[in-house]
Amino acid sequence: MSATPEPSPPLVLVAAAVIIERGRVLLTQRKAGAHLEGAWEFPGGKVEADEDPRDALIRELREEIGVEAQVGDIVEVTYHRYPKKPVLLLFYAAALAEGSPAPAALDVAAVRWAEAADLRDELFPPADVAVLAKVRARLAGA
Ligand SMILES: Nc1nc2c([nH]c(=O)n2[C@@H]2O[C@H](COP(=O)(O)OP(=O)(O)OP(=O)(O)O)[C@@H](O)[C@H]2O)c(=O)[nH]1
Repeated sequence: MSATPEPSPPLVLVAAAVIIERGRVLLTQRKAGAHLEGAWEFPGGKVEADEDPRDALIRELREEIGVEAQVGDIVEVTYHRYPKKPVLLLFYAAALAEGSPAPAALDVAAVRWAEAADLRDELFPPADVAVLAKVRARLAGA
């Protein structure tokens, strides 16, 4: 009897923000128990079905760190195959809106403003290598 092949897991669409202020970039840390727990990453999350990725990002930033944000242009698009799921990551430049509350760790382990020297690839998910190079360049030019 021939084995039925495992169905491939569906592609997960993720929107994440590159928020730079005064030469530093905003990072969040993944919670214990989550995929890639403890990794630092760019704040954001999964785009729901029928959701505009920019709206998803605004929603995730509210839910995770309590900020109001304006979402701008794409910085990087990355396809990555994690062992259990393929992801398509849309990294957008974003800014905190005037009057936005300061970032707070509402639904993440921690939140911080980081300098270029803090952006070591090994602290981030493997899918973030390309965007990290672009963010370092932006911080160097900031
Ligand atoms: N927000 C964000 N997610 C990233 C980055 N890099 C990266 O590989 N991811 C991956 O994109 C997915 C984001 O989805 P999420 O944070 O909503 O998902 P999760 O897997 O913790 O959620 P789940 O527990 O609901 O399945 C995760 O698999 C995460 O590892 C990044 O820089 N920012």
